[in-house]
Amino acid sequence: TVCSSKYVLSALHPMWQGPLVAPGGNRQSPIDIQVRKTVFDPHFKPLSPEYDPRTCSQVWNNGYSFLVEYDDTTDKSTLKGGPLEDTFRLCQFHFHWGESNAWGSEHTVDRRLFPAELHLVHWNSDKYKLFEEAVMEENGLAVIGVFLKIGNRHEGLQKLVDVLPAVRHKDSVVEFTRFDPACLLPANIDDYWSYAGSLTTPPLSEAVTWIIMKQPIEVSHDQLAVFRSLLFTSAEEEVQKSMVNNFRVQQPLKGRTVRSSFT
Ligand SMILES: NCCOCCOCCNC(=O)c1ccc(S(N)(=O)=O)cc1
Ligand SMILES: [Zn+2]
Repeated sequence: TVCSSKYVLSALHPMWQGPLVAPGGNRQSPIDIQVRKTVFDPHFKPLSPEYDPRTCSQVWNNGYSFLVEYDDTTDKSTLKGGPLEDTFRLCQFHFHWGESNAWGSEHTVDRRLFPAELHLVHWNSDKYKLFEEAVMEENGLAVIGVFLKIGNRHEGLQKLVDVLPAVRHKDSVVEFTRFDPACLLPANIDDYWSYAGSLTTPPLSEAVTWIIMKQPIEVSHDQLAVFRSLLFTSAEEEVQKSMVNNFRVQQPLKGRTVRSSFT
């Protein structure tokens, strides 16, 4: 069948189901950040992530990425400041990556692609009681995006890389504790871009204040190769599919302004 333009299935998304552009969506993610069109916002406060490594609980393969989950039943691991008015609670982080180092990130900077992108997902615990509630509201979520580039081995990431073989298949879980996600943030967290967007996987909820770090972190080629050893498929399925290219195609800006914390 001939797909209508709105629902063109990119070859890079064999696993993608559902619309690539949410019908009626005017604040979809990811986007290209055109630096010369960003607007400096002098009112941004310093970003203050305060993460307690003891809230780290497990790693699981959800068939799209691997998620490092945090206990979000209390305000022990939070994000405040920057563009945010409220306190946001960390619930999980995950990555998106390509089959080669030439692509993999969801956001781009002046069309520059990175081999991977980290997302630290938080929800507004001042206004809502549960993530599931917050995900339905336009001020419900805050996601920090950090680009990954190939370079030196990332010693903090290695602890996570070492357990990935235990979650090779979809729906596999492994206990994972005492991991401080702050070690995955770049040295400089004062320079970032922020815009109003959405989840980049279903339900594509337009609930996200995105905070994209200007400075990437470095990981080694071998560390990223372990990401690519994961599978989209569960242990029972006959045909195993490598978990690669788990990024969404970029979405129209629809008049949105991307603000910057720096000039
Ligand atoms: N499935 C219908 C009800 O959905 C309830 C909430 O959906 C939770 C599942 N999705 C997520 O939590 C979720 C979180 C972050 C991102 S991303 N890649 O935008 O950071 C994408 C998805
Ligand atoms: Zn993501």
